[in-house]
Amino acid sequence: MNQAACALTIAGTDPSGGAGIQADLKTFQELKSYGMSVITSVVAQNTTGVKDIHDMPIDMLKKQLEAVSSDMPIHAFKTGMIASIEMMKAIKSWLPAVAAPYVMDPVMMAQSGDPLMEEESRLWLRDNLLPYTTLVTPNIPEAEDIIGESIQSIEDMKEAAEQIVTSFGASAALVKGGHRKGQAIDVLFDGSDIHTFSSKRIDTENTHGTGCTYSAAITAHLSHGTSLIEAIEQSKYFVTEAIRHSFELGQGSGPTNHFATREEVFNKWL
Ligand SMILES: Nc1ncnc2c1ncn2[C@@H]1O[C@H](COP(=O)(O)OP(=O)(O)O)[C@@H](O)[C@H]1O
Ligand SMILES: Cc1ncc(COP(=O)(O)OP(=O)(O)O)c(N)n1
Repeated sequence: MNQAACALTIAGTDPSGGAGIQADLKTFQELKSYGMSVITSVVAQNTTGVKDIHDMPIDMLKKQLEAVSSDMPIHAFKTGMIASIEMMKAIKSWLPAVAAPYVMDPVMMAQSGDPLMEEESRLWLRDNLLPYTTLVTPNIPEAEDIIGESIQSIEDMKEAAEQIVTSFGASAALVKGGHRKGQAIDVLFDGSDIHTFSSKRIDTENTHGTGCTYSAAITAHLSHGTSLIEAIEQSKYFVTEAIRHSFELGQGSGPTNHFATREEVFNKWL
């Protein structure tokens, strides 16, 4: 019997290895899920920013989706960068082929400020794909974009999470507080209750790929059958440790460091 927990990411690439598909697959591997990937866009980027974007032809996106779902078990999946409405439509038509938790990281721009999604696609994503999600994980600018209101306080984050569920149809919303000052506090509304997940802010510029890593970790935990709250709790720990052990690599904002987390765990075992 096949015992593997299988997780799929549908996202863009990062040749410098810190974000996108590359970060997702590393995270799946670390968290002992069998990782699979469908590429939406090939992105020429590194720690300093995005240089160019080449979108997959829609037919090729559809063929990748079909190739993976017609052959492989999918126990949880996530979407990251989806650049255009046409791509979103292809993913929406494919959704009935999978019965698994869906985590959406509604990636709009890279940390450098470079856009990763066409302006007009944002509303389409919100109105047409968001209602199918088990969990959506916006950072503060993304949550502001979804609800059309400014978010300043933790109270605002709670209201935003609630609104994303009640007005826009996500099953649960996790508003991430990485862009605020002070404690790194994330707020979840799971359809009934508000939960907060908090850690000390780590004083580093090396946070390239934190959102990708966090949503991939949640997806990996869900692929193992872990409950949503437990999956987020474990993933918050994972991403915090990955930021704590982040690399001084590249000339911009360095990437998170996944494998140090595992070494730390190994050291505890020895
Ligand atoms: N400097 C930091 N120290 C500790 N946690 C952080 C830091 N920056 C971001 N985080 C956490 O990393 C995760 C990703 O959040 P965020 O940076 O808001 O997302 P994104 O990468 O999508 O912009 C969240 O759990 C957030 O609280
Ligand atoms: C291909 C691709 N997808 C997503 C992102 C954004 O990733 P994120 O984890 O939010 O990290 P930063 O860009 O904020 O460093 C990306 N850069 N590329």
